[in-house]
Amino acid sequence: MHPGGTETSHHSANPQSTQNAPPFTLEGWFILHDFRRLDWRRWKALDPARRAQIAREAAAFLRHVEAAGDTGEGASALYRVVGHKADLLWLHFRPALADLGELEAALARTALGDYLEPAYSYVSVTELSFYRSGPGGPERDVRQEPFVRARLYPAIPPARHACFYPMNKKRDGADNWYTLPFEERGRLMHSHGLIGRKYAGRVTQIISGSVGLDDWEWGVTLFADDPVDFKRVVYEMRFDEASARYGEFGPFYVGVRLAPGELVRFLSPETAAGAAGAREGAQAAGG
Ligand code: VOV
Repeated sequence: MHPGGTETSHHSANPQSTQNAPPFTLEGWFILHDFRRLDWRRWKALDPARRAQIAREAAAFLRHVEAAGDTGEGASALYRVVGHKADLLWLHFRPALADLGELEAALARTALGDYLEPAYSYVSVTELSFYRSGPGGPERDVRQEPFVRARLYPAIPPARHACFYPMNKKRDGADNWYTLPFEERGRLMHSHGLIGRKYAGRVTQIISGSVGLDDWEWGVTLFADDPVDFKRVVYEMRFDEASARYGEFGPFYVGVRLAPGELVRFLSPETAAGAAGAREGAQAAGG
């Protein structure tokens, strides 16, 4: 539950009666995707005792930011990004934009912060759009309904993997989402939702709006235990008109959740030496 519902309620005007108008939307927590690269060379040059101390402090910082989930004042999680786009993704949901700026600075103030370079960031706000409710529909206190609260003030799913990408709806000649009649956009989003629902229980999505906040129009954050489910859902949606005709996509990031203890192991060069040693041993044993 989010106790401070009203003071952190953002919500848009409802010009739904005219044809080319945005849908009624509700907004909730602000989101920061904070991608960092670790300067491994400088990190490994540190004295091992100092490095271990910094790693422990970083794990305590992670525990501290994750605790927001216990008080209902947001949610945070850390992922190890696979591929060269970044090393770490710090994912934060908070009631105010300023809270996210503070978390960014708090990471910079940790000792680990001296070894983290910015790789990418994305600022957005959780968003729920209403294409199917008639005028006045959403004005009943829909914000209190559990499914709405779960979308606007989401917990971070415990899934092992996360996938993030920003996207736009196209404005290109005949393929212009923003000149489509309201009803047509509603029809397309309904079809989109039907595909998404097939992945219930396997893929959780958090859709956040970023028009006016960042370089793309939406952020898409997906959570799944099986990373192949990211490929399945995104691929299936590519054939659906809302994506096939109107979707434009930014870079994709995929990562594996890191609990505080796993962060300490990730930061330990001894872990890498141990893993390499074990592999060599296994190869030698297996011929
Ligand atoms: C994985 C499951 C899944 C499910 C169940 C789902 C359902 C729904 C519903 C019911 C609705 C409409 C109401 C709302 O909730 O806002 C949406 C809305 C939205 N979606 Fe979605 N989506 C999913 C998943 C899902 C994915 C994988 C993507 C990326 C598209 C792709 O091709 O890569 C996406 C995008 C969006 C966007 C950009 C919006 C906002 C569009 C707008 O114009 O407002 N979405 N979505």
